[in-house]
Amino acid sequence: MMKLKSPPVNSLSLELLTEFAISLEKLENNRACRGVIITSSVPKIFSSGLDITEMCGKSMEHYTEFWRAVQEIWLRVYSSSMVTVAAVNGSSPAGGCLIALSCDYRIMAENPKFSIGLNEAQLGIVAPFWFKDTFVNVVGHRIAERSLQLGSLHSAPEAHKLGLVDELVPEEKLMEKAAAVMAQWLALPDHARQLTKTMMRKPVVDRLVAHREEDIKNFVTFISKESIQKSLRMYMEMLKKRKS
Ligand SMILES: CC/C=C\CC/C=C/CC(=O)SCCNC(=O)CCNC(=O)[C@H](O)C(C)(C)COP(=O)(O)OP(=O)(O)OC[C@H]1O[C@@H](n2cnc3c(N)ncnc32)[C@H](O)[C@@H]1OP(=O)(O)O
Repeated sequence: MMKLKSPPVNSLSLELLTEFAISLEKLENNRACRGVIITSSVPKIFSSGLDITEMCGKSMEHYTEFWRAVQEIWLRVYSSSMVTVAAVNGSSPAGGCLIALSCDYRIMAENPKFSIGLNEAQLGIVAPFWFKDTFVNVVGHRIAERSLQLGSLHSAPEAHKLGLVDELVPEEKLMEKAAAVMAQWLALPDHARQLTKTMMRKPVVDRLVAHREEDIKNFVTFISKESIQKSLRMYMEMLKKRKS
């Protein structure tokens, strides 16, 4: 089991992304480890997505390093040879949703206050093509298109209805259910499951691998624009105001 633990909201900072990638690599290289449940140890939050402060007022070099780390975590989770189950025990916007979408199976706590989705458009930013591809592969083109354009955050019941999460369970049963799902998936021979997973996901993975540097350049140019920086600052201010 891998528990994200970076209070207050598990925002995916460069540091957390780096630690996450190292932990995944260790598990991946451990032949005895055939599956991983990804969850959070922060109450009510799975992950608040990418750390917005990493994308605000920093240097081009920093944006480059940060985006490479974001790509890396997606590549590692999406193409993991292990069975990956997301036990979504709290809200999971944007990058948090991407982590869950990249797993093989998603179980979410049945709490209508928890939300999940790719809400980038609400921040005035655009989800990159590989976020979009991952989303389309889970919910289909029409639902992904509407949800992405509107930057929708879906409540847990709505997310289940759309197929964004596979199952809803009462909060106290989440880990038990995740373990049961893991056992079900691990009952199959690894090689057949792994080759099937690769067959299904390879085109999307290859697309980023082939355009990785271009994608970084695109991100750095986009995020460095004063208009985008302004949108992000306003969004952070809105988060702080909402609190007070
Ligand atoms: C070409 C491609 C270009 C661009 C692509 C870039 C892709 C980006 C994908 C992303 O992931 S962007 C991040 C999107 N994330 C969000 O929109 C989530 C924002 N946060 C929230 O909605 C809420 O914080 C929450 C529902 C996760 C939790 O709510 P609550 O428990 O009420 O906590 P607070 O709102 O009070 O937050 C506590 C604290 O944490 C700060 N914070 C929250 N989220 C982030 C974040 N993603 N990055 C950095 N910091 C975050 C928040 O401002 C509070 O800070 P204080 O200093 O006021 O304590």
